[in-house]
Amino acid sequence: MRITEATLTPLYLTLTHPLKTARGSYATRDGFLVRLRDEEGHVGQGEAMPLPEFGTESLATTHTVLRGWLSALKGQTLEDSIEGIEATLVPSASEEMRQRGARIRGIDSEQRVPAAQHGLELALLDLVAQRKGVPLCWLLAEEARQEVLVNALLSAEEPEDLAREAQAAVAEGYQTLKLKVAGRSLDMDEARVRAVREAAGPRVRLRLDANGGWTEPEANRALDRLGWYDLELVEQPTPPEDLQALWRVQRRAPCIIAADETLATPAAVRTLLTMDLGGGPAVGAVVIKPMVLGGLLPSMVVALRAAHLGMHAFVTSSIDGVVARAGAAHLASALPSGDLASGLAVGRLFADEPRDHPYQPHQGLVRLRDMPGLGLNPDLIWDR
Ligand SMILES: O=C(O)CCC(=O)c1ccccc1C(=O)O
Ligand SMILES: [Mg+2]
Repeated sequence: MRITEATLTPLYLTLTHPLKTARGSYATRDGFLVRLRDEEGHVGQGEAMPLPEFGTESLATTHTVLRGWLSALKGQTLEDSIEGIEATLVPSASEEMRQRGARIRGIDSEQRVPAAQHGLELALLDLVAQRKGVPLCWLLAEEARQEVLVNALLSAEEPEDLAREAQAAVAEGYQTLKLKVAGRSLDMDEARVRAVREAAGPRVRLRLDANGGWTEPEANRALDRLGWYDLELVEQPTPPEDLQALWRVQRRAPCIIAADETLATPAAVRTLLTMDLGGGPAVGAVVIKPMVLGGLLPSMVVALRAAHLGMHAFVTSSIDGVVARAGAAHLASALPSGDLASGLAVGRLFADEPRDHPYQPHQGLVRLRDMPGLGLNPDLIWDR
């Protein structure tokens, strides 16, 4: 395919209420939309929404890098395939491989720019899938699921408000609820978790996310007490850098421990996926954030490797816009297992979400339609 046009548009999202985590709070999100047109008139869309505290480059770097890549890409031709996309994005020493892609970066470029990579990769995947007339997930796996289980993210602070939120989510059909913990007293968190469990009933899955906010002893104490409320899993109980602590916490935990912030550096991902301290994988699950891992293709590699080691993997957004969440939904549908819900039901947190789009969750599910590529109309984002 030949890229005839490549544009970069700023994307600025506002949350209706700041989302508080143990590591800070999110009130707005800043990034870019990538749009590519091919010689047949298809338009592929991607999104770059950096999250530097999770190891991505800064917004300014995303901007500079994507501007450079897109201006280089315009007018170039690349193979209509995953290999063509990889050859474009992953600088390879092999001349044969480079021939299949477009030339946008030197093989000596050392800079890690996962959000920029995500943005361009997604637009290219959308284009290739449209050209082949298949949903994007079909490029990732032959047996992609049509439905993706998603969790509701509860955002209230006070137990009574959380109980109301939980009840509403269950009434909407969500079977998995997620709650941010840590950064406050354990008594407070216990009251919050108890309120959610009582409001949701015994059958709903309940997951917690500490965002690295507990020390190892605090995490152990918290899990001892909160485990009483029957937890599905806990994301990142301890600080991201200490893999051994995560491993030790998992050993005595009453539920799955999921590594999330720990996946911020390639070195930690490698260690996590090769660490052998005896007795199975280091942790029960890994959280796959495509924006942090540099796109859907590198995410797929991590998820497959995790599955091979007996770890669960589930996808979450990084509080991204609808284009990135659409890509993440296609990734989630292509993972080896769809048992654990994906964190993709965050659209309702935004003040400026497009009203009507195909990735709206219904009854705790995002259903992928049989449309070429992402199936997102390029006007959607502006048409509100
Ligand atoms: O999982 C979800 O439902 C939403 C994703 C989420 O919680 C999140 C959003 C932005 C930054 C970090 C995180 C996280 O999972 O830790
Ligand atoms: Mg998390």
